[in-house]
Amino acid sequence: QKMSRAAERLRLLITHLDRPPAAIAGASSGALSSHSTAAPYTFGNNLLTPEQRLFYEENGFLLIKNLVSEEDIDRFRREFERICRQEIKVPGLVVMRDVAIAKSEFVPDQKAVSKLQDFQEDPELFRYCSLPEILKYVECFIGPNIMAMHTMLINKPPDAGKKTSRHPMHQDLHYFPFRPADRIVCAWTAMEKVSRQNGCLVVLPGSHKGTLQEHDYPEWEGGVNKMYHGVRGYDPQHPRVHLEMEKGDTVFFHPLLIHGSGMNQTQGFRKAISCHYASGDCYYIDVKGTTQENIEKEVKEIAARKYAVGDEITLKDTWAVRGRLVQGARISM
Ligand SMILES: CCCCCCCCCCCCCCCCC(=O)SCCNC(=O)CCNC(=O)[C@H](O)C(C)(C)COP(=O)(O)OP(=O)(O)OC[C@H]1O[C@@H](n2cnc3c(N)ncnc32)[C@H](O)[C@@H]1OP(=O)(O)O
Ligand SMILES: Nc1ncnc2c1ncn2[C@@H]1O[C@H](COP(=O)(O)OP(=O)(O)OP(=O)(O)O)[C@@H](O)[C@H]1O
Ligand SMILES: O=C(O)CCC(=O)C(=O)O
Ligand SMILES: [Fe+2]
Ligand SMILES: [Mg+2]
Repeated sequence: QKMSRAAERLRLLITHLDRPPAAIAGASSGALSSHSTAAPYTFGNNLLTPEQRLFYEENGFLLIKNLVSEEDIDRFRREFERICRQEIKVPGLVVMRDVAIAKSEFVPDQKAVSKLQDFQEDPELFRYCSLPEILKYVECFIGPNIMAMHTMLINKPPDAGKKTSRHPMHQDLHYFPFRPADRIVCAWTAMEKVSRQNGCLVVLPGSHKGTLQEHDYPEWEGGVNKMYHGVRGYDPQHPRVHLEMEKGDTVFFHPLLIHGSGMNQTQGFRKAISCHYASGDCYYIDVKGTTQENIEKEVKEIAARKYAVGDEITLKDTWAVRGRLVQGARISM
């Protein structure tokens, strides 16, 4: 087959990548082998330009401007508002309020929902996870078998004065008992303009090439939200990139990329919608004896309290029930 000009340029670009192939041992899919060893984080399927592909390989994220329509975002926002007004009840949905508000006696019933998690049973919000314009990019990172594993609508509140609206620097893989990491990607779409002022995402470019680090609660004076673990020994001097985005812009990022978000210094609630996707060919791991034991313990405690289930529930079970196939085949997830 004749190599296109773009492919030829990519071949030249990736000659400069010296990284060994990603650890994909144990994975069962033939799809995985279509990755080139020099570009282990992406698939060459002619959607990404060589520059975009190289950018993700080197930095662990890729920002696509204006990907989701205003109309869709306005629909997601209206559905979010219906949920806040408790007009509908969604099975499995976790509604989180900021710790500064949850623990306050003075603002008891404010509709300050800081995050919705697990909206897979809400057809309107879940539409986000099946949008063709999102999936075609997801496929470039994890291949054609696509599971939506984790869904969130983040409504970062105006900071109540204790800096609790911050999200500490972390790697999302800390929460996931499935592998390989390179077959997982997050899509995060700004539902309005996000800036440094209202607490945009902050990323450490290239950190996806490292390994999963130990996570713990950061020692923050004003308190920290439940399950907001941060990388232990985070170095605030490390070069960071602030991802300022417009409504509809979408960033795709690797689950080992170290990222967080700053505090919201405006009076508005900063909104974003996101989904973590994993390949249907991924497999579950037992996190016993790993750095992920601490998060497994917390998730089990919450599951026990919410659903009155016992210790026989594993971290794997809590994910297997949440995952939904959105494209291709569910092989081992
Ligand atoms: C099928 C089983 C599913 C099990 C679901 C478990 C959730 C799994 C989460 C997986 C996370 C994956 C994430 C990957 C990406 C990275 C991240 O997003 S990291 C951040 C993740 N954080 C969370 O997911 C937080 C999840 N939040 C919750 O589970 C709940 O909001 C809650 C904190 C457990 C509180 O819910 P609820 O029990 O309904 O609330 P209350 O009854 O009002 O309060 C009980 C108790 O908790 C205190 N509290 C409330 N909110 C917070 C908070 N934000 N931070 C700290 N503490 C909080 C509240 O004050 C009460 O305490 P008290 O001492 O008993 O008074
Ligand atoms: N000790 C820490 N451990 C882990 N993460 C931290 C720590 N301190 C700050 N962060 C994280 O770093 C990121 C940037 O936060 P921060 O609000 O300090 O700065 P900023 O908003 O980027 O910059 P500025 O406030 O100067 O505009 C956030 O994700 C924040 O949660
Ligand atoms: O602040 C945000 O919107 C992103 C938070 C985040 O990284 C996460 O929930 O995993
Ligand atoms: Fe995250
Ligand atoms: Mg800040």
